[in-house]
Parts: sequence; structure tokens; C-alpha cells
Amino acid sequence: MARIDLVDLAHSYLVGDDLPPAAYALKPVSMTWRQGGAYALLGPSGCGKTTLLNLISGIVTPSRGKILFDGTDVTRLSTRERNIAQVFQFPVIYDTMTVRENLAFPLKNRGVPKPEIDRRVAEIADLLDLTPNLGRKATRLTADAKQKISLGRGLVRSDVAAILFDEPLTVIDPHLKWELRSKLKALHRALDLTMIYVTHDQTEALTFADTVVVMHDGRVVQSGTPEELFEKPAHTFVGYFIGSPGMNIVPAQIRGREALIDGHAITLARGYDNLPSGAKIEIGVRPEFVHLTAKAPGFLSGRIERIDDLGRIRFAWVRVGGVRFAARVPDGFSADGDEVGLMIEPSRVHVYADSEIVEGSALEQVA
Ligand SMILES: Nc1ncnc2c1ncn2[C@@H]1O[C@H](COP(=O)(O)OP(=O)(O)OP(=O)(O)O)[C@@H](O)[C@H]1O
Repeated sequence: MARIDLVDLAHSYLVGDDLPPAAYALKPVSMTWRQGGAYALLGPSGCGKTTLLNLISGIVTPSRGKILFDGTDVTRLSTRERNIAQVFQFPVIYDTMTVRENLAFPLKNRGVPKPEIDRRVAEIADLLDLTPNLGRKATRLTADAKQKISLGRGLVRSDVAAILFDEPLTVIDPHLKWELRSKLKALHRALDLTMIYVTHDQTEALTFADTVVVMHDGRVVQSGTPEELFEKPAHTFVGYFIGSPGMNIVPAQIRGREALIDGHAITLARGYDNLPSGAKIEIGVRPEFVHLTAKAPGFLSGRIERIDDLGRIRFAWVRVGGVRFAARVPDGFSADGDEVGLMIEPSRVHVYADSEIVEGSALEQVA
């Protein structure tokens, strides 16, 4: 297990001096992945997740910057020299070997003594419910079982610096995905390994990881706990990408502790006197903190376009002038016509300048 430091790390698949920022699949990033942490690397297709993962594993050598494992520079070392285990989207196993032989292979390859191999294989097989299949040839098993073997081969060595998973549940049947995700989380707790899990699926990321690293357009835009990403998205992309529905992000004019939206004022919990001039200013508030209410003076008001019933919770889509809000529909609420008010919790409203969060200043208490 290792602590991994990325130091001003960046990568472009193009070669040349003075490449423009857009040429970088990974834009410069410096961050630390702590020893024993469970990380998810989350973002849409093409945002640079696999590039970052391949830089950490050593499949790709960076155009710039350094990678340190426990303080040692490994930037130019191979995957094997870095002592990394990897699990890919599709099973990587030996069909002609038994499940036991497949699981034992990474240990045998490294000269681990037989009693230790037997002990470790039994432990991993038990954790992944593979024990009944240990004597069977891998070729006879389902795609799900084969991917479990791949996971097992990744997890079987206790001496690895980190285990990297690249969308490992893609081929897994939907009803088994949930089970395997929980299992991976339990394995992380039991084995105390540094794990990095790449996915474009927020549910997978939020259930597996202690820390979710969100990528957008080649940049790491936020790294935080699932709660931090929900409560305080550092970038509008995080607000929009995480949550269902995502955060309301609407253009606003800020005046002191008020935001003007389409001519209506809403109260803010903090003051914003130093917003950069010329920046695109938006406010962001999660639908969970916008409550539908009867139209009344003092509330933002608009017209309901649609209500989505998600079972335990309902969200309404409300048109307010030129913008649209998703808002929580309180139990028992029935609108008198389409016109409704929106009650927004001031402490849940964030202000963004050119998509980056702006920390407001605490307001002085008025005696
Ligand atoms: N070998 C390569 N050569 C040139 N460009 C590449 C190469 N691999 C990736 N890219 C480009 O780098 C960018 C980031 O790709 P990357 O595969 O890292 O994203 P991703 O988030 O993992 O996407 P996906 O989920 O689709 O795999 C994309 O624009 C992609 O086209």
C-alpha cells in the first residue's frame, strides 16, 4: 500500500512545445491519494479518467510532472516495478486454468510460498463467493463469474501499492452490480488497500468511495467526500453531474446579500462584495433545498411545467421567467393552478464565478 502524490502532473497525447491547454487530455494537477483510501475517479466519457489511471499505473508516461509512491519518484517506472494491480472492464483470466489457479497466479508469479498462497486464495474466494467454483475451469463460467475472478486476481496480493479498477462492473448483470459494489467496499475495509475506481456512474462512485475525484474536460474539478460534493460543489459541473436531478444553476446578478434572478430577489446567507468583474455569475442550489409553496409576496414565483414522481420524493420543474428550477414538492402539496412560489434555503445557495465557487464572507450579526 502506498500514498500516491501527483505533482503538477499533465499529459497530452500530442507531441510538441507550447501546446494549447485544449491539447491536454489531463490538465496540470497536484494532489495526494492517501494510503489505504477508497477513491472513485468520476466523470463523463472522454474527460480524462483513463488517462489519469494509466499515468498512475505506468501504462502512459506523462508529458509533464511527477508521480511519487510513498515519496519515491516512480514517474519512469513500469507497472510491474510500481507494484500495481489492475482490474479492467473485461475479464482478464486464463480460460484453461481453474479458478484456484487463476487466483493463485499473481502470487505464484512473485514467488510467494505455497501455504501463504493457499491461505490468501481461500480468503479472497470466500470474500467473493467463489469457493464452490475453485476447482472448476474458468472457461465454463458465466461472464459475471469470470469478472469476479478478475477482481480476485486484482485483490489477491496484499503487498501491492494500489489496486486500480477501470469500470470493472461494466459486464456485470445489473442485479449483481449492487451486490459486487457493496462487496468491494467490504473488501476495502477488510484488506486495507489503496483502491482507485474509475467510473462514469455517480451511484457506483458514491457507494464505493470515501473520496470522489470528479473530472471534467481533462481537469480535476473537485475531490471530496460524497457529502462535500453534494453540500458544496466547488464547480458548477459537480453540481450538475452529481445528484438526481442535478443542482439548479441559473444566471444571477449579485447585490450584497441578494441575488437577482430574472428581476426577483432571493436572500443569500453570505456577502459577495468581491466578485471578479466580467465573470459569468451564477447561483447554484440543489432541488432538495428549493421548496414548492403557494404563490406569495416575497417568494420567487413561476409556473409548473412538469412533476416527476420518484417514489418517496417528488420534484417539480418550475419556469421562472427565462430560467427553470427543479424544486421539491412537499408531501400533500396541491397547487392552486400552475402558478407557485419557490422557497429557497439561503444557507444552501452557492455563488459561482466562471463556474468556480466563490466563498462569500460571513455576514455580521445585526444586534
Ligand atoms: N491513445 C490516445 N491517443 C490520442 N488521444 C487519446 C488517447 N487516449 C485517449 N485520448 C483522448 O484523450 C481524452 C481523454 O480520454 P480518456 O480515455 O482518458 O477519457 P475517459 O474519461 O476515460 O473516457 P471513457 O470513459 O470514454 O474511457 C479524449 O479526448 C480521448 O480522445
